[in-house]
Amino acid sequence: MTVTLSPRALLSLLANGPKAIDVLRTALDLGLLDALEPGPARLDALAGRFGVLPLRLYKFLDCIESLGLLTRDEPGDEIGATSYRAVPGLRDAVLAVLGPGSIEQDRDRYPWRQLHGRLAESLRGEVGIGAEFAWPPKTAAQTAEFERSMALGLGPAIAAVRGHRDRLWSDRRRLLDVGGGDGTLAAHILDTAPDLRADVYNLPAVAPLVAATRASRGHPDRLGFIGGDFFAEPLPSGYDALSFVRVLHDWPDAVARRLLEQAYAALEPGGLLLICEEFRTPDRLAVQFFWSYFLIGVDSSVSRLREVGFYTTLLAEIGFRHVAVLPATWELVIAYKPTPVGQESGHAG
Ligand SMILES: C[S@@+](CC[C@H](N)C(=O)[O-])C[C@H]1O[C@@H](n2cnc3c(N)ncnc32)[C@H](O)[C@@H]1O
Repeated sequence: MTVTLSPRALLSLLANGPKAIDVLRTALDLGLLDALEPGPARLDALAGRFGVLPLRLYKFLDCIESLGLLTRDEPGDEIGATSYRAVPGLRDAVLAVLGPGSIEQDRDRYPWRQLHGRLAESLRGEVGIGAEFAWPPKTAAQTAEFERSMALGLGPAIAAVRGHRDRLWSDRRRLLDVGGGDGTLAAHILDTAPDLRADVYNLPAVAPLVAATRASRGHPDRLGFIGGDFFAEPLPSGYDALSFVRVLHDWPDAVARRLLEQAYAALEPGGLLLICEEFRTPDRLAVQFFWSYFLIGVDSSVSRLREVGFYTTLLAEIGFRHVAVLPATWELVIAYKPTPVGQESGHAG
C-alpha cells in the first residue's frame, strides 16, 4: 500500500515521530505484527490472544493505520468485529529499523548533533562536522568504524549479487572490487562463485580489515587485497570483472566519469563492469535521509544519489557495450568492454 499524505498530515506524523516508533516497537515486542501480517485479524481475537483491552487496542491500531501501515475493515459499531491486516513486509521493516543490525541506530552514533539546531549556520558554512568524522576516513579508528558501518548496510547489495550470481560470475575468473570496504561483499560473492577469485582494491589503511574478513569468512586463498588510491594511480589490470559498490555516488560527475574511464582502461577485453548503489527513488532517498542531513556538514563528500540513467548513458559514452540494468532491491548496472573484432570468445563482451 502506498499512502500519499498531505504536507500537513505528514508533518503531524513527523512531529509525533518518537511516539510512532514507540507504538511500532511495542507491536513488534508483543508479537502483534506477526498476527497482523497474515491478517485479517479481528480486534476481539487479538485482544483475547494478547491479553489487552479491546478499546485500548483499537486506538493503538489507529496509530499504526495513521502511518499507512495497516488496513482496517470496520463493519459496524461493534468494535470487536473490526478486522485488520498489516501491509506486507511490515514486521521485517520494523525489525530492520528497530532490531539488531539497524542502520538507523548505527548512523545515530555519528556526531549529527553538531548540526542540530544550527543548520542555518551550517548551510552558510559557519558550522560543520568536526574532525572526529573525516571523509575519506583519516585515522585507523575512523577507517575501521566507517567500514564496519558500511558493511552493516550491505544487505541489498548482497541480495542483488546473490540473485544474479549465474549471469554475473559463471564465465568470470578474477574480480576487482574497487573501494570494496572490508571485503564483506567480496566474501559473499565468493560464497556463490566457487571458480572466482576476488581482490578488494582500497586505501592501504583498510588492509587489516580485509585480512580479518578473509580469516572470518573462510576464503583464505580467493579473497585478496590490493592497497592503492584511485586518485593517485591507474586501477590495476588483469581482471575480467570490476565492481564499484556504493563508491561512485561519493564523488562529483566528472570524478565518477574518470573512475569509469579508468575501469575501462584496466579491464581485460570482454571484461564485466558492475555498478551497485542506491539509485535515486523516493524510497531510497528516504532511507538515505541520515546521510543527506549529516553530510550537510561534510564538504568533502558530495553524496549524490543518481538516477540509473546517468550511469547507463555514461557507460555507453565511454565505450562499454551490452549495458543492462538487472532488477533487484538495489538494481545492478552491468556493461562489458568490447572484445576486438576477431577475438570474440562467445560471452557477452
Ligand atoms: C561508501 S564506501 C563503500 C564501501 C563498500 N563498497 C560498501 O558498499 O560497503 C566507499 C569506499 O571507497 C573507498 N575509497 C575512498 N577513497 C578511495 C580512494 N581514493 N582509493 C581507493 N578506495 C577509496 C573507501 O575506503 C570505502 O571503502
